[in-house]
Amino acid sequence: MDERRFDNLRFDNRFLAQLPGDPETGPGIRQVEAAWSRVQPTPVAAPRLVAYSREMADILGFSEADVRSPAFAQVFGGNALLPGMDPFAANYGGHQFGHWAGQLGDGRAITLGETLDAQGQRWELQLKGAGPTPYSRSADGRAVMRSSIREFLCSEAMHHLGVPTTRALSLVATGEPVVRDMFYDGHPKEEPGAIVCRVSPSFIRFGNFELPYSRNDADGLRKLADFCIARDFPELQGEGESLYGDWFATIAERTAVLMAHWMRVGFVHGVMNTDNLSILGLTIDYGPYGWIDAFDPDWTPNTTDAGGRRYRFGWQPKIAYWNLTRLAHALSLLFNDVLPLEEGLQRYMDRFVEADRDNVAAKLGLLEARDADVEAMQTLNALLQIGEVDMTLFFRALSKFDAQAPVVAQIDVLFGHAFYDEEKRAQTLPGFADWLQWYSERLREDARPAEERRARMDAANPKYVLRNYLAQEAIDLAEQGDESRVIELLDVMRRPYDEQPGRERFAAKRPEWAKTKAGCSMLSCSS
Ligand SMILES: Nc1ncnc2c1ncn2[C@@H]1O[C@H](COP(=O)(O)OP(=O)(O)OP(=O)(O)O)[C@@H](O)[C@H]1O
Ligand SMILES: [Mg+2]
Repeated sequence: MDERRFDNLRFDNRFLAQLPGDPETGPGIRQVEAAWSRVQPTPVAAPRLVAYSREMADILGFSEADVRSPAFAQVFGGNALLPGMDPFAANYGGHQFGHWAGQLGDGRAITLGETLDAQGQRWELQLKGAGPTPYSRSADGRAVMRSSIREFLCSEAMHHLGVPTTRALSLVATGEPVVRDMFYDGHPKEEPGAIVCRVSPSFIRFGNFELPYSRNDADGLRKLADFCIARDFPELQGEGESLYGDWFATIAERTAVLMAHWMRVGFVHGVMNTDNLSILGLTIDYGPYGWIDAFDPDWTPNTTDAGGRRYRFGWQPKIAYWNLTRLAHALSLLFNDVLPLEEGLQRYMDRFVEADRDNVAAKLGLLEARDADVEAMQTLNALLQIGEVDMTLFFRALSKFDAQAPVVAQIDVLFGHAFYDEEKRAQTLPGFADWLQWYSERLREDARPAEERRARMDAANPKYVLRNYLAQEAIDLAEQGDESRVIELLDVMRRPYDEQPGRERFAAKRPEWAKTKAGCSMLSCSS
């Protein structure tokens, strides 16, 4: 290791210091009656930095030279620790696909420590794929390059889209193979391994609270709740049930806002198990996620979920609500009267309706969304679905619609490129003409300057999203030894709402070849 000290990082490991830990250390698989277990990352053969987030490095105080030094790859590949780092895996449970799954825990995520940035903001640094922990069950604790590229890119892309998310500092190749049976069809093969360093103020999930509840451990639950409120929700004041009630309502509201963001940009998480919902309302666990190309509320990228499609695009808000009911059950141990929890659930619904209305106003460029506008949005969504229209292209083009000009002549010019199927285009043309007629009258009512409306819409309807096929192209190239596309895509996704001349190909609709290709239209959980 070179002489770099990285003394930009000051550690203050509160999760370890203030919550009960597992007396046993090391990676042996076990049931743990505590909030965390101390475990060291397993060293890898040849850690090498593939990509990093400039913004996240800046926040943490790393210079470009720091990041490019061999010492950085050693630390963020799991081969070396900095003074003050004290690695652990957190314990949590969860409901998976609607069923209680018992203890899960960080089976391949290892937190290195909590650090404070120059502004005093707390950041937990966590390696994903750093080797086995007591929670690895039958798996290896590792992650493959393809899934790590996806997690790294999408974390940062979401941040730049303004969607609450965990962040990614670095993507390190381990120089070691990982064996995966990508489609669980008896064809395991070796793939290159990688480690992402994720960064978040907190990695606490709904499932952290469900586990002590499932064990009827009111004391453990209370300790965790008090800790989480004090560390992660310092703005909340008060005490007892009223504080817990405010806290749950805040979690509910943040989750509602998150769902509205996902629906706005066309993001499908793919595995909304309660162990994958963040207590801070952040997007967490970029596994088999996907982006909507042709608008389809019934689409899910997750092949493991293909049967019931529980985690389909259009169901995300109601699944989040269901997950909140699980959290409410867990927290009920802290309440004599469940009324505050019911009120919290109601706050979810109210906040979602409000945020959804804001989406309608922003996406359509209206001064405010009235009931009739919300209905018109539903009509439009139905047309987009029947007509098989690209969601991102359509809404981006809509800001160029001229309310003063005849409607029909504009349809092909503005939206022709957004259709995937000629027959469906012809079939829905009259519907679109009617809808746009309504829209042009509605815009004239608002009498908002066209430029102002356009700016508002372009700030809500991204031009660049991390379409599934774009990420897959970057993965295919990286697997052939060319990692430059990962870095280029990261750069494109830094300014998703801006026109970026020369980069139009990254805003193009899904090509025909990607419709059925693995990684583009369907993702397995194998990662
Ligand atoms: N390769 C693996 N080795 C060990 N445990 C794993 C592995 N893959 C998943 N798990 C564990 O299985 C459970 C569910 O996995 P899931 O796919 O939700 O999470 P993940 O992608 O590993 O991580 P995270 O939620 O931390 O982003 C978690 O407890 C997770 O740690
Ligand atoms: Mg997970």
